[in-house]
Amino acid sequence: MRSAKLYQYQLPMDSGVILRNQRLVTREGWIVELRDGEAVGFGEIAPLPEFSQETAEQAGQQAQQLLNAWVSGEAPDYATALPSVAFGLSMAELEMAGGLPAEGNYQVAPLCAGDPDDLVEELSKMSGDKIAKIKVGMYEAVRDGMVANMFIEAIPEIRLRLDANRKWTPLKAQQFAKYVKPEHRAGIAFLEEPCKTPADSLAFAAETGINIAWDETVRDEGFEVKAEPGVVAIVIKPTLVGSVQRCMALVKQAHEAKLTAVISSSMESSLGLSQLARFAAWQTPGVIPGLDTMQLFRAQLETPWPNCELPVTGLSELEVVWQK
Ligand SMILES: O=C(O)CCC(=O)c1ccccc1C(=O)O
Ligand SMILES: [Mg+2]
Repeated sequence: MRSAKLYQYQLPMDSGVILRNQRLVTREGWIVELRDGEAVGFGEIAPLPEFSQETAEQAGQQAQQLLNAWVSGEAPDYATALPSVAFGLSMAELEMAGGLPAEGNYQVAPLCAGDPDDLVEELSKMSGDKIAKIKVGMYEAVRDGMVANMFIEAIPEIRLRLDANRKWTPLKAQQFAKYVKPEHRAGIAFLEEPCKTPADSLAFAAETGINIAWDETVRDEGFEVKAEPGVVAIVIKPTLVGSVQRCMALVKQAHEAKLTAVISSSMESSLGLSQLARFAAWQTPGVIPGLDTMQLFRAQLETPWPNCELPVTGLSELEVVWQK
């Protein structure tokens, strides 16, 4: 006997969260609950404004249609579903089937959006791999170059993940690279999407010897994982990519091409984020996922994130907007 519920959530965000062109005051989304006899699984459907093509409302509508079909025994077609819906529903199915291992990788690559000195201190206290993620491309490229240089000089064993989100022209990217001393360039694990086009980013990698990673490009029409000079990793944001099966196929293709696959957050609540930590531990063992986004919230949802002090809203406190 199958049954399903769809909950709606809204969680307050930290005041400073800016997504491209807008401030994100409240994170909105849906939680699906699937049941079959004793088995239960949850999944999060939360399109990210400015990143997802679909709105939360559209995703909620489609989720109801697919849940309706699921309850009557049909298998959802994830290839044609909206990415956020495909991800949430397939994750709930996977969890319900006992296919998502319990153990998660809750190590994070600390995200530096503010004062670099705070991050240097945090990293010096970190044990194991010292990986940090820095957003670049928001201020002067020269400043970004100096910040990267400063980190590598302060913490020689650091492996920096930089993310330019396609902000730079080839000239700006060159200005950045000029400030990172050649002997320090190996301290950059990768720089995500330096330039506006993949072709410019590939040229940048070839000219500077700085390794790059694809993030936005993974979601481009017709993208295929392949080994290319200077490309070392692909970043997979399941909420933007689609079903867990699609994400697993990308991970497999990345590994076959000798690329690192990094599971990363699209600002899911602590419920979805914890599932991503479990997914990452299982699919990308030994790779620190890009999940340092709990600090952007002011509340958690149902599943507490390790060492996070934020108040936890239970699922039972949410409105059930649909059930069958
Ligand atoms: O990937 C990470 O380490 C953290 C997540 C992150 O950076 C991100 C989160 C939501 C939307 C866009 C981005 C981004 O890659 O710029
Ligand atoms: Mg990115």
